[in-house]
Amino acid sequence: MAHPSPVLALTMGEPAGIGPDITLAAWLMRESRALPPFFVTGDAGLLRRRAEALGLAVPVQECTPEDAAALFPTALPVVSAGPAATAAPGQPDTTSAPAACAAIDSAVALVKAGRAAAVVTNPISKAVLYADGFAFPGHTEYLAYLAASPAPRPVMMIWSPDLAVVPATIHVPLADVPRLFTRELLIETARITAHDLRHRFGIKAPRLAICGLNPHAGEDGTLGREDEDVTRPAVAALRQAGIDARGPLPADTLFHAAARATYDAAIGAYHDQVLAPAKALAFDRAVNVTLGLPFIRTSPDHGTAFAIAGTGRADPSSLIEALLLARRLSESDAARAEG
Ligand SMILES: NC(=O)C1=CN([C@@H]2O[C@H](COP(=O)(O)OP(=O)(O)OC[C@H]3O[C@@H](n4cnc5c(N)ncnc54)[C@H](O)[C@@H]3O)[C@@H](O)[C@H]2O)C=CC1
Ligand SMILES: NCC(=O)COP(=O)(O)O
Repeated sequence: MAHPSPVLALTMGEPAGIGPDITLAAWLMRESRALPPFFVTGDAGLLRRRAEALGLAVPVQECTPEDAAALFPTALPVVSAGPAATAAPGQPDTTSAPAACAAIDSAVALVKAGRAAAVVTNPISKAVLYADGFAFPGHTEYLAYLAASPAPRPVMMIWSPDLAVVPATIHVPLADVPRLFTRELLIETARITAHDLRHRFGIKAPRLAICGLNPHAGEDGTLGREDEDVTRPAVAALRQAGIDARGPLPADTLFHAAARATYDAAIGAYHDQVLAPAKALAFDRAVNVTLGLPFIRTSPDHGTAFAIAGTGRADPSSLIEALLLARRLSESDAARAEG
């Protein structure tokens, strides 16, 4: 990969959602929050219409990635990603799917080419994309597909200074979790998490807390066998490999302040087991980071919030944290690459 540019590539996201609103709001806070320069991949027309609807004085200007950093202080730079996005705020429309996908494709291609430092994604509507035949559960899996062939295993982490959590299974039906929750999956997820916490987040010896799948971590196998047959041997293998992992730990008592102080990331069996506490604690500050990719990807922790799109009520805080974290992690990658 060429030496990366310091500018971040921010995808437009779902056109009918709050992505455009929070992007405009974040740009307006670029000085007060000392934001790194970023450009949007997508449709400049969508951002101009949303700025007008919201009464925001944001000049939106199309440019090349190379011109974006110089433009950023005076205008919101947009690198056109092809298809126009016509959906109105709060009214999702499956015709938006190609534009939303093109924005992701473009951001990834530019980062892989060294023309942007990291990918930051605005929320997409999974339903809109699925209706158009999108074959991936979400960004996390799609980004892994775009990253390399064969695709690396992507790991979802929701990170805030208060709590970092990782679901081992991600976007799967709850009924499938016991079948998909295997030793191999847990070990690989934990290895990738430990690796990225060490190398990207600068934590020398990451401490991982591994949740049990069952209530009370299975109560010695009497409340479900998975924690004896999957979690416990996976933790033993991780410890053998020199990773500071503990578990299976009961998930219900793992998220109070004293427990949180004992680990750097909690790995859970499934999405809601660990994302619910993370969002309860820090909905406006948490950032979704994809680990295991050859490039940095961050995102706000929330979704499209259709009900408030175009109303001016969308809070840009999580996007701002995603932009700040993308800069921090990409600087750490760049420093490591320079040796
Ligand atoms: N990274 C991504 O692309 C993500 C996409 N989604 C997608 O978003 C869609 C909607 O998902 P929901 O479960 O309804 O979650 P959501 O996060 O969009 O909304 C949940 C609640 O939080 C509020 N909210 C969300 N973000 C906010 C903000 N920045 N400021 C103020 N209030 C905010 C909403 O108004 C709603 O009351 C789904 O299609 C889902 O798949 C959800 C999470 C992440
Ligand atoms: N709940 C988090 C989420 O759905 C984010 O998914 P992704 O689109 O970032 O893979």
